[in-house]
Amino acid sequence: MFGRRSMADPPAPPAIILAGGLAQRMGGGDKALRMVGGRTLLALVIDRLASQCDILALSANGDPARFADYDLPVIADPVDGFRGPLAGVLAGLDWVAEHRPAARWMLSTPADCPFLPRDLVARLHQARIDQQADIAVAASAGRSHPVIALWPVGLRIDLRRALLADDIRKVDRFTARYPRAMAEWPVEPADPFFNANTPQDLAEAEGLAMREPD
Ligand SMILES: Nc1nc2c(ncn2[C@@H]2O[C@H](COP(=O)(O)OP(=O)(O)OP(=O)(O)O)[C@@H](O)[C@H]2O)c(=O)[nH]1
Ligand SMILES: [Mg+2]
Repeated sequence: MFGRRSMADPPAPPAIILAGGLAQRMGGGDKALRMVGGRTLLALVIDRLASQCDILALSANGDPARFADYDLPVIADPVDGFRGPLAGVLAGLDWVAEHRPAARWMLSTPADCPFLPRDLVARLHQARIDQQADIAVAASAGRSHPVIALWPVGLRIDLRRALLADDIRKVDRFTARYPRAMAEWPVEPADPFFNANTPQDLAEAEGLAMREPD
C-alpha cells in the first residue's frame, strides 16, 4: 500500500559523532570546538541529531575533559595504531554493542557538518529497506558522503578484520564490499552536508547559519 511501511519503524539508533581527526586543514586542534554563529560545530551537530537518535557519543582521542560541557560519552580510537574515520566507526560500533546491546544500527556523522538534515535517520533507514542493503550512505549533488551512514552493529567483526588484516583505511573501500544503499538529499537552498574543513569554510558556514530558520 502506498505510503505505508511493511515493518514497524526501526527504533532511533545510537549515533557516533566523529571528531578524532587532526584537523590539519583547519590548522590543528579540535575542529569540533570551532565556532559558527556563536556556537561550536559540535553543539550544532548535537542539535541536529538529538531528536533523531537514542543516544549520542563522541569519537575523540586525548583528554575527554575538553568536551565536558556536552555531557556525552567520549570514545577513544582503538590503540592498534590505525587511524582515520573507520577507526572511530569501529570504536563506536564496539561501544554500542556493549552499552546498547539491543541496538541493531548505528549512525555515524562527522563533527564538522553543522546543517545535517533533520530526516537523516528516517531517510537512511528507508533507503536501506527500499534498496535491500546492509549499509545506507548519505549523498548530495551526486556525491556520496561515506562517513554519514547507517551501519549494522554486527559489521564490527568484519570491520576490525578489514582494519587489522587487510589494512583498509578508506571508508568507501570497506563499504563497497557490502550491498550499499544511497539516500540523496537536495542541495537547495543549501547542501545539508556542507562541511567545514578550513577557516574559509567556517566563514562560509557563518553566512549559511544566518539564513537557517533556527
Ligand atoms: N575517531 C576518528 N575520527 C577521525 C579520524 N580522522 C578523521 N576523523 C573524523 O572524520 C571526519 C572527516 O574527516 P576530515 O574532514 O578529513 O577531518 P580531519 O581529518 O580532522 O581534517 P584534516 O586533517 O584537515 O583532513 C571528521 O569529523 C574527523 O574528525 C581518526 O583517526 N579517528
Ligand atoms: Mg582528514
